[in-house]
Amino acid sequence: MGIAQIDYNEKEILGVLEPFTAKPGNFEADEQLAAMAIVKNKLVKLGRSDRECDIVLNQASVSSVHCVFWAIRFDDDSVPLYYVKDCSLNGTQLNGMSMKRGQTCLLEDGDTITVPNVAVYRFVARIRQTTHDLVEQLGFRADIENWHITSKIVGSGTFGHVLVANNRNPINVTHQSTNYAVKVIKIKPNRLDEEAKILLKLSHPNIIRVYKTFADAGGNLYIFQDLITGGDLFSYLATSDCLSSVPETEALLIVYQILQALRYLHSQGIVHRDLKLDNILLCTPEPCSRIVLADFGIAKNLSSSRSRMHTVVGTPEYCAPEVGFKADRTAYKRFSRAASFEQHGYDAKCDLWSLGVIAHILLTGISPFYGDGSEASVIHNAKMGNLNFTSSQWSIVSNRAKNFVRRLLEIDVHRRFDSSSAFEHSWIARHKGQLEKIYQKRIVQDVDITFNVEDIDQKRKMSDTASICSAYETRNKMARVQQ
Ligand SMILES: Nc1ncnc2c1ncn2[C@@H]1O[C@H](COP(=O)(O)OP(=O)(O)OP(=O)(O)O)[C@@H](O)[C@H]1O
Repeated sequence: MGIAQIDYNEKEILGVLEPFTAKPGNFEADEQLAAMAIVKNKLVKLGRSDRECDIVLNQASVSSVHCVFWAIRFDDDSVPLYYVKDCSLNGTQLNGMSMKRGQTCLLEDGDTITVPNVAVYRFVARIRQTTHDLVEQLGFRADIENWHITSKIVGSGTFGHVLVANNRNPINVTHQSTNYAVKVIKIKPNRLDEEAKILLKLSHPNIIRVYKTFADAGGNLYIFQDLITGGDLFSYLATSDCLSSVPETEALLIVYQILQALRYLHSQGIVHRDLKLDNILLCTPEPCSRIVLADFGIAKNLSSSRSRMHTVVGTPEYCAPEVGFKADRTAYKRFSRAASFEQHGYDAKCDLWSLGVIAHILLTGISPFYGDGSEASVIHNAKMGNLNFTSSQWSIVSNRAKNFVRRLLEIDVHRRFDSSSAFEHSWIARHKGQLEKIYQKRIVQDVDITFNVEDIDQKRKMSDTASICSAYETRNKMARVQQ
């Protein structure tokens, strides 16, 4: 059977959809139709519309876009995660079981996807998981109450691994069950984990939703959360050797959602402090997707402490100058609380600077203070605050967007927008009506479709905060590194 998208290099193909013919009680490969390749960063759409779809099924019961497929690969060494999302009126089945309308499910090698009474496809994974006892190798527990942790890695960071998890108590047994993610980190030696505590009290469409936390005796903290299926913004923008920009309207909708999350967070007294492309997740890798802030590993709850922060944390490329990163690491090591010597600490506006860096990248593909790429030059350039809007990438960007970026990347903290006043800038304010409409229709509804709110509240109530305390007593001495 041939593959329709012959212009793909074989190495780029991560998975294949093979057409099958339904025979009574069986399926048979359909030699008449070509198979369809799934490659990184590209949706494969199946449906009736020949304008929009890669696989066209011209029958009345098929929706214009009926279902979509994609693969997310965290990095070149990792095994991709494959997904199918139902977008239809009449339903899609995965292995004979109906998907909920709008639901996204993980695909496994050999799964069948059925458009009832019309067509059957079989999914073949080109890169497969070889280690099945990864959870054991990492020293994690595979089962925690109703939760089961799989060996599928979603992503990894400095502090831990994120794996796919399942909940064995699906409320609705007639439909495909939902997949979750679990982030496993080592607990800090001298206090309860801030990330878990902060996340458990938050509830917002643009902030990662946590259901349960659990700490084992070995000092592992498990944070069970939604699996966000579209990958992170870094992977979304990454081409082979650089980052690409997105159209201004798409950038506006992403920035608008991040601002919604920041306004909520700051109103709760919480500062993220590590806003960057890698920590912004997409529900689907396409324009207008709901985006979700993740990784609250160095977030700070100001309501439980003083209103200013002094610890130098974050990622230099996205970090506001007042946070106090030192270009000279030796000097920084000797005066690790440099910010408090140099200035008077910093506040929630550090998140707005990071948003400025993100907006700059979204609009141009360029990181504003990157310089020669060394940490020293990034820190130096940010402290100078020199912005260059003359490069060719800016030529197609509106003056309003440029001015918005300038007002976020403002060295003088008093003049920099906060998370409420940024909404009043004309780049956002003049599209307020449309943005709000799209936000309600696509973003807020997406949360309602994907999750059963009562189910969520139930699980949150059961969250095992007590277990965090017990593990705190028995913790080992592995510290989470703070800059
Ligand atoms: N809930 C989730 N759903 C899908 N992907 C996720 C989820 N949480 C994290 N990821 C992926 O895993 C990666 C690492 O997760 P995370 O940033 O939380 O770990 P970390 O150890 O705190 O990372 P860092 O080194 O950036 O501090 C993210 O960049 C993202 O791609």
